[in-house]
Amino acid sequence: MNSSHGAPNGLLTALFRSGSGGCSDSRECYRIVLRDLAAREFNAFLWFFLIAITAFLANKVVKLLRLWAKADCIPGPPCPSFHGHSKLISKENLTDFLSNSHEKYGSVVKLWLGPTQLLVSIKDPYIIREMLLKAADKLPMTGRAFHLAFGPSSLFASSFHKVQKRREILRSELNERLLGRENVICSAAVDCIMERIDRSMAKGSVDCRMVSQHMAFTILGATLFGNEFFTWSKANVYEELLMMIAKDACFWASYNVIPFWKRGFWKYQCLCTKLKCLTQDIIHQCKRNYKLSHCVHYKHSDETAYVETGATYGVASCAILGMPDKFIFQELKSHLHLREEERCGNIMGMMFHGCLTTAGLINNILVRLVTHREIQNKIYSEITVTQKDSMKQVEQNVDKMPLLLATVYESARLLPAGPLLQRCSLDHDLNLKSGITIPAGAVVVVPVQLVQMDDSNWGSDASEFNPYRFLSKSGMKSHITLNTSFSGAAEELVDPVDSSFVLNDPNENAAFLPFGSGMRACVGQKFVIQGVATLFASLLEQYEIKLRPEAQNNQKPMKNNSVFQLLSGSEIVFVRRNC
Ligand code: HEM
Repeated sequence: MNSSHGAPNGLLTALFRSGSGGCSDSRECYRIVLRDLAAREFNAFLWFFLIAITAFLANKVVKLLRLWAKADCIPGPPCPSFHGHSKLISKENLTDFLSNSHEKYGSVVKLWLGPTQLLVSIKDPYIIREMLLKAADKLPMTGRAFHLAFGPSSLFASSFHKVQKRREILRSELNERLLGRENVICSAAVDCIMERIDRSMAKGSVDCRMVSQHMAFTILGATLFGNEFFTWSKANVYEELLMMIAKDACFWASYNVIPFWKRGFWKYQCLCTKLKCLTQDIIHQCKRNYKLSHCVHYKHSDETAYVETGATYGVASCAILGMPDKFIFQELKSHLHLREEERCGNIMGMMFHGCLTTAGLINNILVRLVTHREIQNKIYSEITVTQKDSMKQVEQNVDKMPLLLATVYESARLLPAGPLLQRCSLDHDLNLKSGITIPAGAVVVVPVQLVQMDDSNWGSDASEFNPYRFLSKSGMKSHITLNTSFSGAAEELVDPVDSSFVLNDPNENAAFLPFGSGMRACVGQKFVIQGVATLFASLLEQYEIKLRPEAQNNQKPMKNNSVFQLLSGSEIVFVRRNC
């Protein structure tokens, strides 16, 4: 027994002795061995760390070499310096620069924005369509801008994986439920807008940009928050805050490291926090009223009655707000338990994106209508004819107003929400049918303005306002999406009293991209088109819209966007038709 237990200790001690040069004190020996072991482990850790860093860097270098090798096959202007073209291109002249590059090098062009940053621009509509179907991720900066301002969001993030589920829920909510109602936007929202117009008109005229912003805000607010929105005392402050944040959002998101040291940043964060508090306030108000109405209906235990009242505004937005609805949204329930913070982020994101883009579209329609009075008059005839046929006076059936819808589409075409659509594929190369391979890690952009105003896509009048390009006589549909000019010919065909002309689906033309396309296309497209058309049907039924008389004298012909920008801050007047 003794020898079997004592042997190993004896052996270790012997080893220590021989290893430590004959150390007599065994405690000292242990300490030396432990120190030795610690030193070895530390060395091993350092080696491991070194190997990991080397592997990481080697991986980066291999990726970079692959990027350079693959980018070599894509045509583009030679690099002027180590920094590539980034110094030459400012935000203002990027579209011009891309336009010149496409003219010289073809429909797919590469630009180096630095030694590691490759930008690929595509101008051919069919290659664009394919790319937008295959590339699912957006640039990390897109998600960062929303995250910085509104916190986590499962709708406005760069990775497709993160937004996929929520996109589908929102899409079906907007397209199936809201579009299925009698009027896409509620009459309370239209009344609220008209009241504001009348108040401003008492002072003489209306600022076109301000009124567009207010209209967009009212439509979005009513859609997301329901009737609570009209009685909410803080709506004006909310609108102001949203616009203040919009001015700076991209600037602060452009920092790679959050600029904690800048005072301006903290001011910006303060605005964002205020907006968040207000969003929570309206959500809680909606929830409270929802619970109240839910109790009343539950007492009656009449599901049919509930479904009917559920179709009124506000309750209809429950799924958007994330409130489970027992009868209507059974299938959505599993997705509705979002964290409070994320729900807030989604709502603020929708208000932000929806208000800015919809305001831009409304502003553009107003400007086009005041500068193309003949089209405004024809739309008015279209509205009155439809109203005569309609059983219900309040209902605006915009599906029977093709010229109005075509005007909305044409205004969207001529002034897209941003100059570029962007995508990136971080992990995989994008292999396109045309034989082009866009290497992983490259930023892919579509210069929307160029594509949407290109003669080869839209005919010789591509940069002119011509809603008739989206209309044709029944049976002559193919004319519209071909590369020909329609001005004049289609215009003669269109007579508002003649119901035999039809609106073509603008998305059939691959060059129609104001709402993007493919995997990350805008979820709100159908809703916005129908909602804005419904609003204009009500407005034009009540008012004639004109430029302010003094402005009319120095009115310039509308040729391109710069003229639009000139007019967009202008004063317009709404003249009541029955006066
Ligand atoms: C005139 C109004 C609008 C315009 C011009 C517009 C335009 C766009 C564009 C260009 C994109 C990017 C598409 C792409 O990269 O392919 C987008 C994305 C999006 N839009 Fe809109 N939008 C409008 C209104 C709305 C509204 C009212 C909502 C919802 C209430 C909405 C929800 C979204 C969402 C959720 C995305 C993000 C999709 C994603 O990243 O996966 N949009 N929109």
